[in-house]
Amino acid sequence: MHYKQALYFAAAHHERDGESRSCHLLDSSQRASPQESHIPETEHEGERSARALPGDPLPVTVWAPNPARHGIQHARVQVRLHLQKQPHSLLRLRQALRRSVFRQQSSRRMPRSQTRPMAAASLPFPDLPDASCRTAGSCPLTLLFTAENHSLAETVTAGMYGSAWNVTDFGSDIYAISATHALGSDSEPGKNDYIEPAFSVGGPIYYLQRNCSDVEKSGFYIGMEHPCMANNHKCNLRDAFDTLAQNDLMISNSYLQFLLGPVTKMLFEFVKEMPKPESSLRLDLSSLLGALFFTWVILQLFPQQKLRIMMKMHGLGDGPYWMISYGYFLAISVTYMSCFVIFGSLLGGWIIVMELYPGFALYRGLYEFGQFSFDASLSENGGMKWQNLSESTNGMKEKKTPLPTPDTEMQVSKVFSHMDKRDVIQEMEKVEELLLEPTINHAIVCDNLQKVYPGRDGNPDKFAVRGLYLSVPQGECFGMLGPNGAGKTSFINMMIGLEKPSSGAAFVQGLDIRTQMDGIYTTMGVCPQYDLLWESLTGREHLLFYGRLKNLKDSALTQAVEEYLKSLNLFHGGVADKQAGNYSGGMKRRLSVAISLIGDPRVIYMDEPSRGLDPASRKSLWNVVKHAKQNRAIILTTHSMEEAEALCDRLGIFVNGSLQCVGNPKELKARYGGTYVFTMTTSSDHEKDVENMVQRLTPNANKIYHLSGTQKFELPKEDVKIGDVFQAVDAAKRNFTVSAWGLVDTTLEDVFIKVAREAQAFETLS
Ligand SMILES: Nc1ncnc2c1ncn2[C@@H]1O[C@H](COP(=O)(O)OP(=O)(O)OP(=O)(O)O)[C@@H](O)[C@H]1O
Repeated sequence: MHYKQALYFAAAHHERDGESRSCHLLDSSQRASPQESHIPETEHEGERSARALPGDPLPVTVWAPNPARHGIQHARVQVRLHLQKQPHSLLRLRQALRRSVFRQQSSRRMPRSQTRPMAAASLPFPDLPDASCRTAGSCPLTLLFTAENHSLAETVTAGMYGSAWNVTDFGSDIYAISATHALGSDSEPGKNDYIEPAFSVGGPIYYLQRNCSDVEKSGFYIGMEHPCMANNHKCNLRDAFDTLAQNDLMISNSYLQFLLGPVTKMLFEFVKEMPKPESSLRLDLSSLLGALFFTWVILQLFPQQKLRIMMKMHGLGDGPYWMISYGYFLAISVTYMSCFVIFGSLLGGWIIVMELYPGFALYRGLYEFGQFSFDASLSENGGMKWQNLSESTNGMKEKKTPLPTPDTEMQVSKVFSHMDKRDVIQEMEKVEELLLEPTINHAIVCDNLQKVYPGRDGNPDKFAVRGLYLSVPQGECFGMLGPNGAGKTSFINMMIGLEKPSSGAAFVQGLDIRTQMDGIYTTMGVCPQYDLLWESLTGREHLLFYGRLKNLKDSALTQAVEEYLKSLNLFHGGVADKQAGNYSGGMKRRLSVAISLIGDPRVIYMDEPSRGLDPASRKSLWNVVKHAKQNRAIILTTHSMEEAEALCDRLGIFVNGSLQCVGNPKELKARYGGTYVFTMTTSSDHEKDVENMVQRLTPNANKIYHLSGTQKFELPKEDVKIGDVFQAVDAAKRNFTVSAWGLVDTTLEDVFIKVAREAQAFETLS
């Protein structure tokens, strides 16, 4: 059943001879005629009866007293709702009735007499007073009710007011009850604060109407007479708004939506973009939670969109961003407002479906927020006030916990652990020198940079980056290696402005990342760990967009776009003009790399740029990076040792947030390798023979691997000569069958594993 047909449960409290009673209205479907209705003597009885209707298709039962029998002298209208089965209807109905009835009770919300109805040619009420009533303050009070069910209107009126009421049928649209016996104001000034009975012509009029469709069906009810009525029932939102503003009654939700729609949508998008908060400032207002809940759900369901930061990183200023965003969301807002009104008018119930759209749900939340304050205004407590915000009791504000600073003792122990790392200490000294005498040659200088994530759910704080000293000159590609969770991405995120450092500083081209990020963005290119692309834009459009942000124009722009499309294998076969949403993972990665390079940034960060690339694509990517690093500083993280060796001039191995070693790949291999790796595969019976052979070569050999006949040994370089190894293998071959053997110099991978293991072992011990 349509919710509007299920509608109203109204109780008119009335006072007679000092005795308080209730009268109720009964829906026509629940009673044969007004005369047969049960008339509960008390409000309590009425409610009980309403609950006692088993299987009631209408969740509401409405009773009406016979005013003749009950002799209503003084009444205050109160509306009660029992629409548990249809919460949405309930909301709308409550809204309608509250505005139409409750507000009439409040002296603050009483319509001023200048805005009450008076006789007009277009109005079908001959008993309305003329215009002079407005100055005399004697115009009747008017209430509008919305309903679609014709018979309901008749029942309500007949049941409540008996034959004393005239029901005027305005075609199929409006039902008007012209009152001689009516609830409402009398004409005496000063007595208008409460609704009182007026047994005279010119008393108030109650309408049951379903028109004013664009107002009503957009979900907003007007609680009193407004120009729709004087305009042959043809309403428009503008009129309604004017009336509302004039009557000082309420701020229309529609108004709010219209003005705030783009802002709330922007807010919504902004929240999506925000990194999850580290400190806990919580708003616990129940009504606001409704709105924020949806946002939270979205945050959980979808990965964080950091496109704004991405655009910022490529030079988009805040002003243009907000202007464009406002314009964009205004257009969206207007569109869906229109849909809301149109759909609402045509298919009332579809509004529930439309509320699945976040914007609507948000407005709904805002509406509830409004209701909260409205409820508060009806009760004695004044609702939430600004001064309550800082009170701890109301839960609006929780003490903002300062970001923990790293334990000093721990830092000291880390510093000591660095003492045996010559290269790391040298790097620290270089940074200190550079800070004393800054030079633009060094594009990146990190000074004791730290990142600490506060512990959650009882977990300790996470020290992702602990006191990093690093300097990267122009023209250098610095490779950041490290096991998973070492802190590489946290470091990059600080450098590109996604995260704030917990302490320490870093300078990019002399600009401080803590305060001058806007300046840094203009000279920076970023290939983030996860591709941040617009699914609906093509590769070419992405590059054109970011190229423009980097101030490339005309032929320089198209030339740069073509160049990067070609060099990253995104040009041929129409790939450049395919939407990025249809790209494979590798193509997206290549596009991200191209975006980071376009516009000639001086400093580039690449977080695992070759992740997911096939060997051929990786090779072409390497060529591009090699070419790009001239005159630029590049910081690159990778898990591929091959890539690190191919691209990086220097490498740093990062473990548990600390730099364990720095140097070029050869140096690192020489320093941390110092061994050959000898491998031999025989049958299992001869494993012992192989061991003995290796022992004869050097007693300092170290077995590092053993699996079904295959053994691997580290041989210190200073103990063995390569020729001796060959001779020993030849001798062994004469004694038993050797399936395979090999002697290799230490690889970068060996260095990496060794350094990481040692650092982790040290961490465990300390
Ligand atoms: N937002 C965060 N809140 C809390 N802890 C975090 C957060 N981001 C990262 N961490 C933690 O910080 C540590 C470093 O993470 P990070 O992502 O920087 O490592 P990584 O070296 O980039 O790892 P990978 O190679 O897997 O990408 C990890 O232990 C991680 O769990």
